[in-house]
Amino acid sequence: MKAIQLYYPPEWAHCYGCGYLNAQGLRIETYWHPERGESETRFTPKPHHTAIPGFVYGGLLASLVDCHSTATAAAAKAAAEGVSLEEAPLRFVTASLKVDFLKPTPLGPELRLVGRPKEVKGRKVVVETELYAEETLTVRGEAVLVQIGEGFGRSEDAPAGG
Ligand SMILES: CCCCCCCC(=O)SCCNC(=O)CCNC(=O)[C@H](O)C(C)(C)COP(=O)(O)OP(=O)(O)OC[C@H]1O[C@@H](n2cnc3c(N)ncnc32)[C@H](O)[C@@H]1OP(=O)(O)O
Repeated sequence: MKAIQLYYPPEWAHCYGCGYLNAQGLRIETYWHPERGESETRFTPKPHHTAIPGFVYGGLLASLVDCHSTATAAAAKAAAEGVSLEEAPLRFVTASLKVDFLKPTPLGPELRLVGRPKEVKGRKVVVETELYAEETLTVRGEAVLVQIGEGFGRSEDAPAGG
């Protein structure tokens, strides 16, 4: 199975969280399971992702939820339209991100994120995500993702170098 992020065209593959062209990024890989209508990402934080000793920094967890959600949105939209990501490389950005830290997340075990599309409507997809450390649910997220098109962010009004 090919990760959703690997379908992104190169110009949309520099994201710190999920871009395969960002050598210093997290480069997460998300897989879509059509039979369950769910996505899954696995990631093992490194020792420098510490919040307080023994626990994962919340900003990293938010980043995982963020980029897991954009990929889930692409897969959910493709599924809703009956197209494959191969023929339609869809890309979403985050309009809104809410993260609830339910319990401290232990540093060490592999983390597992499970995403479920809650709404697919026009260019907008709403995704709910649960993050587990081993079998313990520690983080819950909800994101609103909006589909972008060619030339996103390239406007005469945009600040240079952004
Ligand atoms: C290039 C690849 C990068 C990949 C990065 C992956 C993850 C990221 O970190 S993204 C970076 C952070 N995000 C950004 O920088 C996005 C900045 N924001 C924008 O560019 C715009 O506000 C954008 C594109 C999200 C939405 O603008 P626009 O295209 O005008 O959408 P618009 O037509 O207003 O709204 C579309 C739908 O989304 C909804 N929506 C838009 N913003 C929000 C919001 N903040 N909260 C809730 N819903 C929203 C609208 O209500 C609308 O829904 P509906 O169709 O039901 O009425």
